[in-house]
Amino acid sequence: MAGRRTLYDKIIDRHKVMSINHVRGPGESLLLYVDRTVLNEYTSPQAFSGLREAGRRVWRPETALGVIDHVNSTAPVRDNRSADRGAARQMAYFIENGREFGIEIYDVLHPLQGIEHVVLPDIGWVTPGLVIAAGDSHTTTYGAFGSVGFGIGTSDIEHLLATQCLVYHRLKTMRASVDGLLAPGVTAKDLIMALIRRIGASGASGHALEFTGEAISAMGVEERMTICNMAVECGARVALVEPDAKVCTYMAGRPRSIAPHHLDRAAALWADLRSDADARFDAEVRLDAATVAPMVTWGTSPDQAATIEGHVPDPGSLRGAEASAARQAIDYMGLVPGMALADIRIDRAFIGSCTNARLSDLRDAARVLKGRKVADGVRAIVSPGSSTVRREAEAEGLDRIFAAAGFEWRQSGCSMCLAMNDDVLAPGERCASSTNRNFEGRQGSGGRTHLMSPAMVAAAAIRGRLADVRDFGAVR
Ligand SMILES: CC(C)[C@H](C(=O)O)[C@@H](O)C(=O)O
Ligand code: SF4
Repeated sequence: MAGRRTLYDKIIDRHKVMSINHVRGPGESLLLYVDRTVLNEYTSPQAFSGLREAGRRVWRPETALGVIDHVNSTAPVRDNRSADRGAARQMAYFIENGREFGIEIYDVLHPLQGIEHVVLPDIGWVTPGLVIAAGDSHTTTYGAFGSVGFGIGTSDIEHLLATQCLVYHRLKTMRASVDGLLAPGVTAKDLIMALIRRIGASGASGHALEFTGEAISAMGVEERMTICNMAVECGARVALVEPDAKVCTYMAGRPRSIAPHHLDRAAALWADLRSDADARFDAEVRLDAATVAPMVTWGTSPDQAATIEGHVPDPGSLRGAEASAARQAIDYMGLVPGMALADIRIDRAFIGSCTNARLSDLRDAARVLKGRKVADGVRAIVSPGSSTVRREAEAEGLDRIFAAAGFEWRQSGCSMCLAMNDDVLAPGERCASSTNRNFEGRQGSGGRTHLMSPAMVAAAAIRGRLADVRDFGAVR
């Protein structure tokens, strides 16, 4: 196998303690060593209860980090106690568990708090070639650094904390090759949305999905994070991009990053972190970046999407399961078959989430908003992905641009990405959203979500309906 391995297989091989079923390749069960564990207040409580009941301790507490993100309020003034009672209990239990088991927890008052997948790169704790597991599906984000990240369930979290290892099933591999470059006004979000539409919401199920090609190499690390983050929405369990010099530059100088005097040795270890030229993937897909246009979803699954120049489909022109899914989605979304997407009026605009709330995302949106105003009747909020991002954005005046345009500048957390805190849509409200999931009720019971890039959310907020950011003359 040497000389023909994919990046995914190389990282798994480096972390394999032993084979369990002695099969080679996909289908192999193995004991996997995990370098880092990320915990949140929502999916970790039972894991800690289990450890406590069994009288076990955490094997290497310094390799785990806990971050409060899902249930906390993002109200502009931070207060641990202001959340509703259930949320306050979850947060308090999490902090108590961290104290008892020796794991550092970033609570809402911590200066580095934020959405876990924004925080880890912020603090420089993600380096190439790692295996990172967390109780959250969007752990794939770390693929942007050439690390294998994946989500695990609560009982696996318990096992992992106690042993530092997991029973793991090797995935099949898939490669998405993106030729050429994205056009101005078209972002990484549009690219991943176009891929999801093309291969479907389960198109990469059971696969580790590696992104490669000119468009990916040309991207910054934050754009690659957007792509790897949202790869989950086409079923990928792991996403990867080969690490390059941009990754090293991105990590440099961050609080938990590798010390400068160790970087040379580390870089030597990373030199082999690429798929071999003759590596075989179980599946391949090719995309031409130049043909991608700004995307929006019209339905209740991330693959029910079209370019902004498009229309809500007519289910009559579709077949079988696709037709009935479209009919149901159009009904829930309160749309009319055949209507232009640019005619869809919105009530709310949301910029946030681990997909699109990093500094570069806020800059993209601010470029569109500068000197403009949110349309009458639209309530717009922005929740920076972390407190670090929030401070950095404030240092360059982005908060003032958002506020002058009429956006509420909030604190960080998962916020309106999912309805687990006080940022929710009212029934029937329609939202232009920079998030990653548009399932029924995702942003609040009866709420209607249209996914798009942060710049497209800004454009929609100004227009009061879905809009093409390229008409705003402020695109990169
Ligand atoms: C709450 C958590 C389990 C969930 C996930 O795993 O992704 C959430 O973060 C989401 O985005 O739906
Ligand atoms: S921001 Fe959204 S997608 Fe990301 S972890 Fe939070 S709820 Fe999940």
